[in-house]
Parts: sequence; C-alpha cells; structure tokens
Amino acid sequence: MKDFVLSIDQGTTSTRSIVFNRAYQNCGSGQMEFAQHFPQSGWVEHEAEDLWTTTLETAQKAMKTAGITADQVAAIGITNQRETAVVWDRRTGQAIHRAIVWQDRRTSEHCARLRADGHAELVAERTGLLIDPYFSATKIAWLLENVSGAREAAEAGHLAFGTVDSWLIYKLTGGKRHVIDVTNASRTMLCNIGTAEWDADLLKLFNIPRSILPDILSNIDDFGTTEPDLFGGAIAIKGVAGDQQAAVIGQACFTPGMMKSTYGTGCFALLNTGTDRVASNNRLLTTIAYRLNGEIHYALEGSIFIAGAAVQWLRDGLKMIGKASETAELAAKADPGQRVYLVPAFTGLGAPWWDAEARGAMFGMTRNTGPAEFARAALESVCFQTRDLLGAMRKDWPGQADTLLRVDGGMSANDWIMQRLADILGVAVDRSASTEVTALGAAWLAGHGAGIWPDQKGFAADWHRERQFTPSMEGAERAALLKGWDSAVQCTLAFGKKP
Ligand SMILES: Nc1ncnc2c1ncn2[C@@H]1O[C@H](COP(=O)(O)OP(=O)(O)O)[C@@H](O)[C@H]1O
Ligand SMILES: O=P(O)(O)OC[C@H](O)CO
Repeated sequence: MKDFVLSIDQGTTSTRSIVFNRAYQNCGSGQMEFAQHFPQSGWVEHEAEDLWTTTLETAQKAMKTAGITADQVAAIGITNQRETAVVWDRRTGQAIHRAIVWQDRRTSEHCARLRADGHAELVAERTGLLIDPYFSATKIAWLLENVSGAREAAEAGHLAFGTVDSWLIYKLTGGKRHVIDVTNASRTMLCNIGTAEWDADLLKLFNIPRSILPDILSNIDDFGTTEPDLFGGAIAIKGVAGDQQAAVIGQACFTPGMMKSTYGTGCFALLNTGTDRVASNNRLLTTIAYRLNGEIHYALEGSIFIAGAAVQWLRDGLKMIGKASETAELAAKADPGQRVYLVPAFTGLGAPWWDAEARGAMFGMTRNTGPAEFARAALESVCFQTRDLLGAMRKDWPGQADTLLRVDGGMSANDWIMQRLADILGVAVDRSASTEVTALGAAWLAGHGAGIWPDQKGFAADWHRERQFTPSMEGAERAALLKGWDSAVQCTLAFGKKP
C-alpha cells in the first residue's frame, strides 16, 4: 500500500527530509547542514552539489528510519529556499558555478542602475517585486557575464537555469525534467505573475535567453519520476512550492485574509489575498501563493532579515545566553521601567523599509541595563517588525488583513515572544500543532496529487492549533511601546544616511 509521502525541505542552512504517514505524522526523518561560502563581503554561495547530495542522503535516511521502501511512497513533495540561482550545463549535468544564494548582494549596483534607468515600474507591474539583488534575475545575469564561456554556451542552448526545486528535480529524474513550480518562478523577477509565464520584455531587460529557462508547472503537477536506483524504485514527484508558500499551505491559510508568519533565522509573513492581485503601495511584495486547479492565488509578503538571528547574536556574539530558549526566562525578568529597544538592522532593514545601508542600534540604555533587557529588546524587535509588516498590509488591503496570525518556525516555540506578539499586534496568534509546517505543506501537495489526502477544505479541517495567544496588553501601553519603536527605527534610518 502506498501509505506514505516523502517531503524534502531544502533550506538555506540545512536540508531536511521527512516521511509522513496518512495521519500526517512524521515517522522518519533526516537532516544535514552544509557549507556556506562567503567569497567576498556581501556574497553568499552554496555548492549546488551539496544541495543535491544532502537531499539524496537525508531522503534515503528518512525512508530508512521510517522503515519503508519506494513502493510504499505515494509521492514526493519538494519545498526549498527560494530565489537562489543555479546554472548548469546540460551536457555534463554539472553546475557551472556555485549557486548564488538569495542573501547575496553582489548585484546591488546592477539593480541600482536598473532603478535609476526607470525600470522599477515595469518590474513591479509584471512581477509584483521590487528591483533588488534578493531575486534571481540579476544573479543569472551575473553568472552569464562572469563565468567564462557561459554566455556563448547559453546562446547555443547548452545551459539550464533553475531555482533549487528545478535543480533537485533535474537530479532526481536523472536529467529528464527541467521544470519549476509557479511559486518559485514568481521569485525570479522574470515571470509575469498575471499569466504565470516567462515575460519576454523582462528577459530582454536582464539579457537572459529563453532557452535556459525551465517550464513552469502548477504546485500539484507531474514533475517526473525519480531514477529507480536512487531509492530502490521510481517515485513520482507530485508537489512543489517555495518554502514560504509551502508554509502558507501547511498552515492551511487558504482563505483570503488569512496570514502566516514563519520565525526562523529571518521572518516571512504572507497574507493570502485570494485571486485578487493586490499591488503594494507600502513596499511589500506581491507574489503567487499557489496555483491549484488552474486558479492562481496571490499573497502580500513582507520579509524581515533578522528574527531568530537576533537571538543567535545574543548567544554567539555577545555570549549573554547559552541556549536560544533561555531568552524567554530572561526577558520575563527585564525591568518594566526601562524602555530599551534593539533595531536589529545588522544587514540593513527589509520590508517595509528596504534600506540596505541601515545598521543595528540599541536605544534607551542606562547603567542598569543588562542581559535581561537585551533579551527582551531582541525578542520584542521581532514583534515590532511583524507589526510594521501587518501595518503595511492593512494599508495595502484595507479592512481585509485582520484578526488572526498563524505562526511556525523555530522561534515560535518561545511562549514569551508569542504572547508579546499577540500583545503588540493586538491580534490573536495561533501556533500550529505541527512543528514542520513547511514540509507538511509540500507533503500535502504531493499526497493530495497522489490521491491519498483530501482537498484543501479537508486538509484545512484537519489543521490544529497547539495553542492560541490572545492580546492582553492595555491599548495605552501598546501605543507607548509602538511610539518608542517607531522613533528608534527613524533614528536608525537617519543614522544610516550619514556620510
Ligand atoms: N526557544 C527559542 N527562543 C528564541 N529563539 C529561538 C528559540 N528556538 C530557536 N530559536 C531561534 O530560531 C532560529 C531557528 O529556527 P528554524 O526554524 O530552525 O530556522 P531556519 O529554518 O531559518 O534555520 C534560530 O535563529 C534560533 O536562534
Ligand atoms: O531557507 P529559509 O527557511 O531560510 O527561507 C529562505 C526564503 O525562502 C528566502 O526567500
């Protein structure tokens, strides 16, 4: 009986694979970290081969620990770090360069030139994105310009580009398929999100030949079958989505107005706007949430670069704590009379500010400020930044972005932050019973595609929260806290602009 789904979650710092049974329970998993390469300041690369080998090894381990064979797996689902660009040679199946990771800033100048030349409007209108090195297009252009012989090989049809989902599918199918799912395509800055097709004007703008691009498929689709020798039998790949969109699905945020926020190293908040494509006037992104049954659903997205990373800074940089979880107890002990704020703009500020030059700052310290106030400030900074995103969403889509936030990610385990989040947002916060929402989202796509799991409605009915946090802070206290945060952000932005 095909009672299991294998879900692969290829993330920025590690690759995880999980086998789910029909009751959505995790019954076997594997996880591996891989090397991060920083060849120059602001550059971030991954060996494409590492992404592939950790995928294969963790998937094999997950099946082994679950004690299952390939003929028991109904389908594979894949979810992945988005935007990261891989270009490979079809003749050898080898990448022509390390993958350029979403965090990489090497194409800042190219992006600044495109903005100065007045292309921002076209890009926003077609893709819903801001011109920024974050997205794949300028990374691909960089590879074609800077890897010797790449441009000629691309023109001759020998090269292939893919985000990480495409690369893994290519490897899993033994080079037979060159495809991408619609959500990953929507992050390349080359895809028209109205039609979900590659956009000829954008290909021209970025000087990228159409021949290197994969075919765009829906989230549940025929992505090919694995080479039989990889898992001891061929398995169909039936579900694929970028990791933040997979979390939207895993959180069953299928109804317009529902919002999820994932708190890992960074934080990504997505608000489902349904079939309405809401354009942001507040520097949020419009992106494809999913395409199911031929219908595209959109989301407004806000990205915060530093969330759990602020806790890592307390632990590894300042050595104020031994473990991330200690922050909860420490923050609870902080002096309520001291209003200390951390603006964690260590790598600039993301949405809705998008200021790459901003740098981190602490405000309001006294001689009595110690680790407890630092911990509270670090945890609260995540809540305040989420409030800035929600504020922008409310302005972009008045009356719709409302009442409830579903949360997941490593940091959501911290009860203190989740309560503070509810207090600062003034909305209820629901923590999912599943601790692997992203992998579950990709699994559901594959399992529903294979016919072993119900449709969206049935899956949403099976979604459970583990705990709800409801706002308990007085309005006046919230307003005073927010006023302090707003002025801390303004001072930080102003400081970044100094010569
Ligand atoms: N109990 C906790 N309290 C605060 N932060 C936490 C806690 N547990 C984990 N974190 C933070 O969450 C992050 C890890 O979450 P995870 O979802 O695994 O992230 P990623 O997928 O980005 O690697 C780390 O930055 C860590 O500092
Ligand atoms: O791999 P993660 O979880 O850090 O997510 C990365 C995002 O997809 C980048 O857009």
